[in-house]
Amino acid sequence: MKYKVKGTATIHSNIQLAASKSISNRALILRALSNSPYPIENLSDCDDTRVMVEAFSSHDHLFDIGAAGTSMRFLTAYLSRIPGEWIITGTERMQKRPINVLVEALNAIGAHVEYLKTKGYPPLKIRGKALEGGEVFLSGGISSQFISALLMIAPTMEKGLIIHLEGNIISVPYIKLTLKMMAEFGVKSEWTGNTIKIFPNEYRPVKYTVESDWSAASYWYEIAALSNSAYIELKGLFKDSGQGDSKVAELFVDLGVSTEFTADGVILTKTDRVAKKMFHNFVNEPDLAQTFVVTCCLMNVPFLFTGLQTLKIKETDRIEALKVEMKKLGYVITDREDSILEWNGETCEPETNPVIATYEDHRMAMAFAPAAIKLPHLLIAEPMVVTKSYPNYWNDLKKVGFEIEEI
Ligand SMILES: O=C(O)C1=C[C@@H](OP(=O)(O)O)[C@@H](O)[C@H](O)C1
Ligand SMILES: C=C(OP(=O)(O)O)C(=O)O
Repeated sequence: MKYKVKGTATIHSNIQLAASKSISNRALILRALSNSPYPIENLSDCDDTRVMVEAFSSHDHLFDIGAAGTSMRFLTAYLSRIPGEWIITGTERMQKRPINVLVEALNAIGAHVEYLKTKGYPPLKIRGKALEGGEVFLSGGISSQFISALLMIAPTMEKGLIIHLEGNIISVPYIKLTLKMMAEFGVKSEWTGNTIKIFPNEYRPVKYTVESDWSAASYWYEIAALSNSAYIELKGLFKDSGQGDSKVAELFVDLGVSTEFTADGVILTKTDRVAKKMFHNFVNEPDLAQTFVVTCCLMNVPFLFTGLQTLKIKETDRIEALKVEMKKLGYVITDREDSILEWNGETCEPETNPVIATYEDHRMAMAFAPAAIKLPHLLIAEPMVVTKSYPNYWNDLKKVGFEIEEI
């Protein structure tokens, strides 16, 4: 199935933005660990959170978490301390996303986690038992989700946990988000240099409301930037957000979008500021890369983006997917060192009727659809991939005046 997308260049609307899946999935783990009686307010209704909710309400011993990286990593750690035998699996792609760093760390502190198919990858068999904890060394350069997963269960361990992070640490704001939320559930931590210490402690049940999703907001910044005139109110975002992707507000200043914070969220308006070239290291905001690649090309702003080393192990190889799909629209972008994407303004003949492939990656669909503002129309293949993080995406686009036709 494909969607034919026609954009609109004048937008005046308000959107109740999707809830953050990163916060929702952390809140579900912390709610369980604190034996909280309170429901979580504004919990995301996306696939990645639904699989967590289903896992928590299931009496089964086998969990299929689909394509959800956070759910795979957080539940592996969570289940490793629940007595019983558990199997956790996911999509074919999930079975190609590495998990060895987390499994090795868990086994080093007393867990029993085994690979069922391929060493280093899901599916996993977990024999859960109380964990002793202590001290553990792990790479900080593959996925911060391994670190978040360990941190959340750390206070329940007999000795607590000292985590020594080795090498460069990627996606740091996500680790900080985890520590912030743990503190909100009553557990403090100490982070000095490359070492994070968590002492044995009990989580406190709290009433928790999930903030809207700043990564999802990025597609609205893109829409505002590509429009001729925009006034877009996004509800449920806070100025002092724990989400690293709130950086999007600052990054879009030079792409012609200004942000005003209100009591309810943010208001985006279109300005006429346009950078000559954009430079950014995305090591802290990997999920924003696709948004900026598409926006910059369509605005004719050359770019040099670094810090993209984790993009190859996300829902798809996003470096490859971006190069192939941007070429269909007539933009030649190049990559280097598995971590850099550059566009120096080089163009090629665009396809007459480009169909953007989405590679089971929600962000491919969401980052490319706004390009329809600048093109007569655009076809997006397998558009329902958006349900991974933002199920209402297409309805929200319709609300602001996009025409979406199923073909
Ligand atoms: O902890 C989280 O909620 C996330 C961490 C990031 O992953 P990595 O740490 O693997 O970069 C990010 O890409 C993902 O969408 C969500
Ligand atoms: C990388 C992502 O998700 P995850 O790793 O949680 O599957 C994402 O949402 O862009």
